Amino acid sequence: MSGLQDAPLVTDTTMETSVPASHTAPSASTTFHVGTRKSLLARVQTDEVVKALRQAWPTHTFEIHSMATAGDNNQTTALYKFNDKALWTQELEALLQENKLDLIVHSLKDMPTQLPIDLELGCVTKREDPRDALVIKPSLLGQYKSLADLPEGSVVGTSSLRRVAQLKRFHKHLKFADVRGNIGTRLSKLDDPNSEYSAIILAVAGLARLGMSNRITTYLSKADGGMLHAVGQGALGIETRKDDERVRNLLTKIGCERTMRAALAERSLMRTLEGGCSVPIGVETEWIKREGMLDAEDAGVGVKPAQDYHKLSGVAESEDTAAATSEDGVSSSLHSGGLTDELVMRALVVSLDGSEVAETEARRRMTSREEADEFGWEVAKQLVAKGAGNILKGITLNRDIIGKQDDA
Ligand SMILES: NCc1[nH]cc(CCC(=O)O)c1CC(=O)O
Repeated sequence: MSGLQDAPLVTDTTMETSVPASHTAPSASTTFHVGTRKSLLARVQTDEVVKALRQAWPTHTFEIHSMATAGDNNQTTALYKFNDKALWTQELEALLQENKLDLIVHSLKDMPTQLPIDLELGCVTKREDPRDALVIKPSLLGQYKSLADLPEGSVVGTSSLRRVAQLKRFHKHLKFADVRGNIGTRLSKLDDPNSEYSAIILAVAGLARLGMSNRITTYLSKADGGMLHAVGQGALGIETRKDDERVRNLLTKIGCERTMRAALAERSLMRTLEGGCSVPIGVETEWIKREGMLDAEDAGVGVKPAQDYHKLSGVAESEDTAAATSEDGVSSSLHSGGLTDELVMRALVVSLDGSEVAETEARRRMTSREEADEFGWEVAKQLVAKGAGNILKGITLNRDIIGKQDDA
């Protein structure tokens, strides 16, 4: 075991306490109570958000409260027995509803697409690289550098239906096995010379936030045989009470509107398709700027050839991300010309054996959050028109037999 989970957190002056039984109502003080899960990644993510909040609001106090959720406490129990993503969020949400917390920091990917009626996705910070990565066992690294390199029958660890289904399409020589636990646990299982795994798949964002990008052997993307990431992957979602104006105001200084709109579109796609069940949906969103198409909203953008599509923020930490969002990640506005930017979404639904796929690509000018929501719904309709409905029906019928769900 690497003991990663027990590693001391190097943070600033975070006050680490257990969740208090009661305290003064947040509306009467300048102390805000921030909730998080207890895993190392969750805490690192929360530190990132709280650091931004402290920078933006130096006179306020932010206290972090971490708790182990039902999901954390049941690492060994098969997930399908719960079959409910709310496992990682509902205890924290209860504290938010009781005013014991004022905001919760989540991996957006782990946030259910349907939230309790009195809560909302208050803000999304600037997205990390949303791709998945291949991590090869250290003892095999000298011989193999990619999935295609791995010999027939090699075992790849991932518990995600989305990942397995997509990888089966193009890598029929591989076997897939469950690997559970937090990122540190999964890596130590891979590294154990006696384990069956030749490689595991992890999200780039989690590894990056833990300072472990050096473990990445290759990045999996559309070019690597069609691997699309999970809805919300790489982004942090901040959950708040709908009626809490003070927190809404706080968050205006740390949110990223581009990430928010992309995330809303992705979540709307998933909400439309999943009907309460977790299914293998892969997605990729990208902001595209069509330069030279000047109109009233485009003031400030230089005239360039109309066919020159200019990537503003992409899958990878692309060339021009800095131009899309201010360096400090504090700006929540779309930059000049941003109002006419288009959001491109590629999405697919795959059958569990990788034999059937419905995929689509769509683009739309995105001038509001409502449009983002609508766009996700439209893309879902396109997928259904291409057969996603039948694939999903098959998966739902098989659910009890499959006995696992897409947790990533
Ligand atoms: N389901 C687990 C999970 N939830 C969030 C992340 C980190 C990546 C992210 O922030 O989207 C991970 C680990 C992984 O998928 O490798």
